[in-house]
Amino acid sequence: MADRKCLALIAHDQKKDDLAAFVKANEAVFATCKIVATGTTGGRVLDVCPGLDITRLKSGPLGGDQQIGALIATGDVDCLIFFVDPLTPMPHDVDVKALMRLAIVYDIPMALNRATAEELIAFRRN
Ligand SMILES: O=C(CO)COP(=O)(O)O
Repeated sequence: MADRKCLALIAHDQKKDDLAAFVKANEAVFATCKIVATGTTGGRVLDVCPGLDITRLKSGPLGGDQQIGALIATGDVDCLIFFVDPLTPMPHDVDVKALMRLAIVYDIPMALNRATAEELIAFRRN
């Protein structure tokens, strides 16, 4: 994945509407990027922004978080936006934790809620 920035988008189920609305509101910024997303999240974002360049990976509980972690490790993801649901237990919590750990290890920007994502996007818009 060459020159355009590659963003990874993920949202837990209770946050998917919020992420889709956030991407829609900032569609012009996202249109300048390549995007990878976990399966269901990517589908939901494409429903509202069908023109975006989104590669959908596996669903999170089936390995999608790990796929994005691997892309971070190979230097192919520049930024992670992950709308996390802190109130619901997840069967794949270890995968989520491993993904966040790799984002820290490789020191890429990581927004885990909308407020931080707004700041990241504002930075890219300017
Ligand atoms: O579970 C997820 C992240 O941990 C998200 O996966 P989906 O986008 O496939 O729902």
